Amino acid sequence: MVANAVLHVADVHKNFGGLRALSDVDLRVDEGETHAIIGPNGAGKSTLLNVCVGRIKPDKGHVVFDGEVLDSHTPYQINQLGVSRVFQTPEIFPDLSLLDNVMIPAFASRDGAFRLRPFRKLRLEGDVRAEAEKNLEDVGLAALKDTEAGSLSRGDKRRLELAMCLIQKPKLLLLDEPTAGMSRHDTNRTVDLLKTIKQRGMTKVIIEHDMHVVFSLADRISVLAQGRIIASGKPEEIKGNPVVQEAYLGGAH
Ligand SMILES: Nc1ncnc2c1ncn2[C@@H]1O[C@H](COP(=O)(O)OP(=O)(O)OP(=O)(O)O)[C@@H](O)[C@H]1O
Repeated sequence: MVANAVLHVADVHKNFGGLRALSDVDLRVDEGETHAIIGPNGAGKSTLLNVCVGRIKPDKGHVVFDGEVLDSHTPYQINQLGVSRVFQTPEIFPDLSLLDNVMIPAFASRDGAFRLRPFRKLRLEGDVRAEAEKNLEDVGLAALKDTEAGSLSRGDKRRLELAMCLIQKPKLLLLDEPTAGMSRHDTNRTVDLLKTIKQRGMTKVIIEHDMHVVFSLADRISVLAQGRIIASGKPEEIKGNPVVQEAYLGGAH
């Protein structure tokens, strides 16, 4: 393992029945890096993120986070180690306000688990509330803090989920298509926000179909096709790689 790799996916294989979803996948993500995973539909990108957060256990290979092998860790334990994920379909509490949605993971990080009674007691604590408000402001949702989360647009739900991740101050943030369903205006705002997070030194892995987003944010890009990483490198190397153009862009660009 490379010394400064925050995340090392080491020779991971995953089959679903007869379907090979991941094969020989080896990926290193260095501290502070923004690493984009791109590839056609069904290439295995979400499966790879699910393996990283412990939702799917690989048939072979390992995931190493911050020097710790995650073979037997639960998703909750991996989250407690400092890995947060923004899902393709936002996982929020639809009946609660935006502010409560962001405060819950803050308490979970601080107290080790979410328990309703302490939450009620602690909700009056100004520090967590102020931090939650700051995080909502960062993602552009401060004006809606008392609104029920279920009533938000799809794009706003994704930004809310991002705030729920950021308040945990993760060492590694995994983003599964963070701008899907957003207008160009909201996409640009999210890109700006992710650039700010990058300046704070947070390590990120981002799955994204929008190449404008990928090339705006990524330090390195890995290309998945049919469960294999077919290329990995800096954005300018990936852009000009004929194998990538053939497999991913169908040779069209
Ligand atoms: N739980 C599962 N059971 C069976 N097959 C699955 C499962 N999850 C994913 N697959 C299959 O594994 C392959 C990889 O899927 P995955 O969702 O990881 O691809 P992806 O690159 O994220 O695609 P997309 O860009 O469309 O989201 C696909 O053929 C998919 O149908």
